[in-house]
Amino acid sequence: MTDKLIIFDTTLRDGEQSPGASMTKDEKVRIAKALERMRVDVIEAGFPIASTGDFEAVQAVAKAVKDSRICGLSRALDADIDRAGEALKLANASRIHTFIATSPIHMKMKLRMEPDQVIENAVRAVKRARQYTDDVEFSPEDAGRSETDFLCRILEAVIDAGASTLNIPDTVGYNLPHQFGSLISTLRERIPNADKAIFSVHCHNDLGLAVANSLSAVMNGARQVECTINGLGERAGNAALEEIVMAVRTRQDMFPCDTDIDTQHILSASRLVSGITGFVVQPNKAIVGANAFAHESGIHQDGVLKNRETYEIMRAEDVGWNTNRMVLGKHSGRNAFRSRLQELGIELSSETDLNAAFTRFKELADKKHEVFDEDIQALVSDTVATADERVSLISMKVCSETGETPFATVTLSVDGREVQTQMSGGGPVDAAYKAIESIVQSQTELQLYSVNSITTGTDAQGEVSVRLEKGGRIVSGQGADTDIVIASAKAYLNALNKILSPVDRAHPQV
Ligand SMILES: CC(=O)SCCNC(=O)CCNC(=O)[C@H](O)C(C)(C)COP(=O)(O)OP(=O)(O)OC[C@H]1O[C@@H](n2cnc3c(N)ncnc32)[C@H](O)[C@@H]1OP(=O)(O)O
Ligand SMILES: CC(C)C(=O)C(=O)O
Repeated sequence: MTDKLIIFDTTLRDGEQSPGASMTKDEKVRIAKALERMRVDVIEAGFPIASTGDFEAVQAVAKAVKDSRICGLSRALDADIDRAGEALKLANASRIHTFIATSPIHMKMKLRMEPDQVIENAVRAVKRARQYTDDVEFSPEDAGRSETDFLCRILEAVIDAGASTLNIPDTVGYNLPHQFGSLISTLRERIPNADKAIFSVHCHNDLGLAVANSLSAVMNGARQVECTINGLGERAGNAALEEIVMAVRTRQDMFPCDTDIDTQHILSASRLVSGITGFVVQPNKAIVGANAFAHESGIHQDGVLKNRETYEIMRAEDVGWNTNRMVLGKHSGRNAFRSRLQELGIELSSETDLNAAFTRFKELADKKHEVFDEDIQALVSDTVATADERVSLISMKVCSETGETPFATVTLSVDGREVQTQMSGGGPVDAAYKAIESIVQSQTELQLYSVNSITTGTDAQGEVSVRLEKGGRIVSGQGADTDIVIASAKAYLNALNKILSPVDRAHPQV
């Protein structure tokens, strides 16, 4: 039978200890409701003695949330415990979490207490907390740097005093996974009354090992993990809830337990916390980062199109994404490009057209970070339009300098013949148009010229539309490029090729 792994979220307490992440009472309630919706078992809502604001926030969360247990933190001091008990009065289910440091350096340098005094304070605190609730958690702070014999003594004593959860913190993120896992199994073996309590872990990420250490602890018998949304927390943060939950869920072959978390709410909770704290989620963050389910390279895209499991170990939909994402960029291949065209409802009549569009796509991708759907639509219409062209752009050099007249050097292919000329103009586009006209001599009139940015950012493609008139016949042309002058030349040539289409082919001016 699969054991239950309790998820204890401390975003509102340890997460809030991240410099710059403090939250208002209302914000805490919104996050707590999101955690409740996700079916988090225990929500540590704050440290009530810390301030009136924190006391009121714990009270408000206790009042608003009905399905998760609400917990308040306290030092091993009567005043802290009384304040926590008071703040939790309205909770449907409450827990008091009391702690005291047990590592030699913390006891001597910070608390200035003898080890026996620390045990005495811990026992007194647990007993006092039991006057408010049956559910008392005890943490030997800095357990990761504490002596195992001493941990066994204090933990045995607090179980006898009434603690039902023993939380083993790696407060400064010092442990390695095998070491932390073995600490948990040693404590479970050596503490005579260990079976009366649930072992929990609370790992910090100073060496980037918070999740690995927590999972190692779970493999060694821990049945509660303390974690935060997006891994928020003091210094480098805590173990990320989304990573713990999805690691255990995805690797059920390795874990004898699972959580009750409704994983489909993970992404929205992550976004809520990020929005409220202003802590942006890095794109390559596991599970909730923008790239967590995105594929850009052709070989991966080809594999995923054939079978998602080739490169995906989880389903994006299971953690709240709409779907996975194919990003078209310089590493993409033909298969992904063809599939995106199909999704966009674009049909190219031949493999030659597809290859031409793909070549243009690669050229564009070399200039842009990401090629958007609108970019593809523009470049495909360009490809289709240029399939039957007589005049095409080979190269163009434009010189535009303050105080100088701009000029353009344009090289065109005209019926397969290469022709080059240079002209000056009122601006770079005007110079380019004059150079093209001096080669083509179309004697058309430019009736309209307009520029649009197709996508966002300074590397966006610009789309240019022109309308030309000759002898009562009006044609339009479009061109797209990240360089607006080149887009203009393409649009002009696109319209000129229409003017030179069969109707006029008998009288080309070239
Ligand atoms: C590992 C963790 O994350 S623990 C949680 C950390 N979170 C916080 O500290 C946030 C909230 N904290 C606060 O608002 C304040 O620190 C308060 C209200 C708790 C205490 O404020 P102050 O009374 O001004 O004390 P201050 O913070 O300067 O020092 C902490 C005192 O608590 C003592 N202390 C620390 N931990 C404990 C403990 N678990 N049990 C008993 N005493 C403790 C320290 O030895 C020190 O005592 P001293 O003043 O006699 O030297
Ligand atoms: C209060 C304890 C659990 C803590 O936050 C820590 O040790 O990091």
